[in-house]
Amino acid sequence: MAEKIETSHPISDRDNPNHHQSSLGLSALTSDQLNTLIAQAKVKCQGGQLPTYIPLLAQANPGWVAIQVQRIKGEGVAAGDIRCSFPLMSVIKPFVLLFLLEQLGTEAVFSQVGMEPSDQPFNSLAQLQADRGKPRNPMINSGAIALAGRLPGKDGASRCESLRQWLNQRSHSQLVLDEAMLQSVRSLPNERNQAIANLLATVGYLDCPEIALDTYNHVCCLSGTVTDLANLGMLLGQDSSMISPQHRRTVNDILITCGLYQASSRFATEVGLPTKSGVSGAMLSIVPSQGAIACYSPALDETGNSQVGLFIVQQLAQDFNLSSTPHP
Ligand SMILES: NC(=O)CC[C@H](N)C(=O)O
Repeated sequence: MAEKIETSHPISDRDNPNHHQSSLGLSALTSDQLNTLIAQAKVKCQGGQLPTYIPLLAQANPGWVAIQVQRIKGEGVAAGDIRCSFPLMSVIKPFVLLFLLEQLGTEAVFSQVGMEPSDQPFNSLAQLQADRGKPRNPMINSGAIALAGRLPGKDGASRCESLRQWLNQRSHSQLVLDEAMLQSVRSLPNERNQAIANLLATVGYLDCPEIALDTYNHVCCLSGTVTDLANLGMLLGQDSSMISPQHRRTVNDILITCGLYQASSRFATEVGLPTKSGVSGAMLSIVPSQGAIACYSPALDETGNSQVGLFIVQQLAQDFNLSSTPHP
């Protein structure tokens, strides 16, 4: 099945089209270089799988690859199937966290979820049971479902709409709710998420598990293109008067240790960029003080991360020396 994450070192300068850019950071990147990377990724990343528990996700073309890089200095650069629209799925989780940090403050949010990594799968009930019902972090399903219970609004649709408007206004994205995807999510019972919501309610972290779960399902179906995703990423990648720098830092710090589920610590060591993935094949990496890298490629590795997305971000970090960027 999927390959493990490996840092590939260029054999020689001639084999590495980006070698001469290495100290320049994201500002040196061109769309030709992105096209070269996509071609390399298509050769290198074989055997990824589409998820089947959401039937519409299984209908994606596993060969699609889209990248958009947004930069503080300079225009955006893009390559590949950039017209594809896709649901964010778990990539919405850092933005639920950011929204609630801004609305409720740090203390209220972290009285309900932890900030420790988990070495269990993203939808693990066992992890939640072992932690006596307190979610480890906001980037796994238990944490995101608990936080979905705190979004303002009377039901899933109105809560999702509040988040959507808040994000679109601040990031100039055009996220929309993909109703067909939501129907698809609902078409098969997700017993794991249901059990997680029930346990959260039993221990008192949720008042109404049905509304929290419905909210979670809605926000996972907020959809857009890689351009929308990269714009969203800029909320975490650059200073702005609209977002508290402390909250931005908190989200980035949690992404480093928790954003890629069990693969987080390895990726943090090898790449070092705050990154979040989703089962749709969406992936967002933040390059603090430089910009954001959004990828979409639906074939997943065994952890549920986009195979091509991991490869591309890893290569960009290496070729453009991104991981050595100091945290702001
Ligand atoms: N990893 C993900 O993207 C998970 C999101 C999806 N809605 C689920 O709960 O399974």
